[in-house]
Amino acid sequence: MVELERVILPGYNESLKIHNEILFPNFCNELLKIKDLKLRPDDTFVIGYPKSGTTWTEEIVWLIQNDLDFEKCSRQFHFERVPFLEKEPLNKIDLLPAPRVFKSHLTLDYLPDKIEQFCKIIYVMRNPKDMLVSYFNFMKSIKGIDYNGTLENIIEDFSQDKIVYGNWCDHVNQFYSNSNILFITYEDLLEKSFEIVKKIVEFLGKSYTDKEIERLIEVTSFKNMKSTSTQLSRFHSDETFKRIDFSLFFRKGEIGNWVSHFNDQMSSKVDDLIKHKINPNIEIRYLPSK
Ligand SMILES: Nc1ncnc2c1ncn2[C@@H]1O[C@H](COP(=O)(O)OS(=O)(=O)O)[C@@H](OP(=O)(O)O)[C@H]1O
Repeated sequence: MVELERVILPGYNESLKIHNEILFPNFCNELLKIKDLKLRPDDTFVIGYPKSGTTWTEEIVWLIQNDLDFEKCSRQFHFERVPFLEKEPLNKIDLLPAPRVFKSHLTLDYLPDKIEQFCKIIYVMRNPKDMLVSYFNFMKSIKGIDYNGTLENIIEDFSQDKIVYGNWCDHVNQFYSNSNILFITYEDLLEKSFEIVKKIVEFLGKSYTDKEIERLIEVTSFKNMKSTSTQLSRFHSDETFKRIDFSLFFRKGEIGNWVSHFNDQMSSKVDDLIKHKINPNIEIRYLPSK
């Protein structure tokens, strides 16, 4: 196996992996082998840049792909049902029963060639200011990483692509420009839940009644997911997830929380980084619409 180079960034107590100048979490053990993953036509991939609402979207997609099995969802920990592609051993992934719903933060460069023509991919984008506040708090809360820098340091890291999974604009632009992929936003999912969940249902070729969709939205609300995941995570033995306090992972679940953490200088810095690089057709919403 090719061993990736490791780096320790200022403020972190744990090393990250690096490939082609892109940083990856320490647990990405088989990163370069994922290209050879044996795909199945009923595999579904939920992808997002870290802290963009990936877990939430995964729960919605898992339920859609599993005949709205709310009972199983309430009794089995999320990450036992939704494998985290770049973390799990690939031989274990090969044996999982269908339908598989994967979580990933990887760009298409690390995924099997033409994956979007064989399998369904849903990509979720979140405005980068809320994403950065979420990332900062998450890094501080993970046992063993215990990030001791400031949010300003994280924004500086963001400007130098020293955030795991690479440049945010490159990530978002790549998925936006691929017409086989369903591109949704955290902000729309929160404010237009019914419309967006219905869109996901149709994209996945399923059919549920309005009442069933409403129930799905209720079960996957921030409050419910926080309470279920916090309880179920206590019985989970995986070393990576044991380091996460799920009552902190589900932190705010809001649009615009960045306003309480950013000053004008921090905000302009992020705006300047993005404005020339983001696909101009992508609308980024930083505040609630009502
Ligand atoms: N159901 C639901 N509704 C609304 N918001 C939700 C929900 N579930 C998770 N979240 C929020 O999503 C943020 C975590 O994003 P990810 O799941 O992509 O994180 S990770 O990178 O996979 O660790 C993180 O955002 P912040 O609260 O701003 O930190 C979570 O709270």
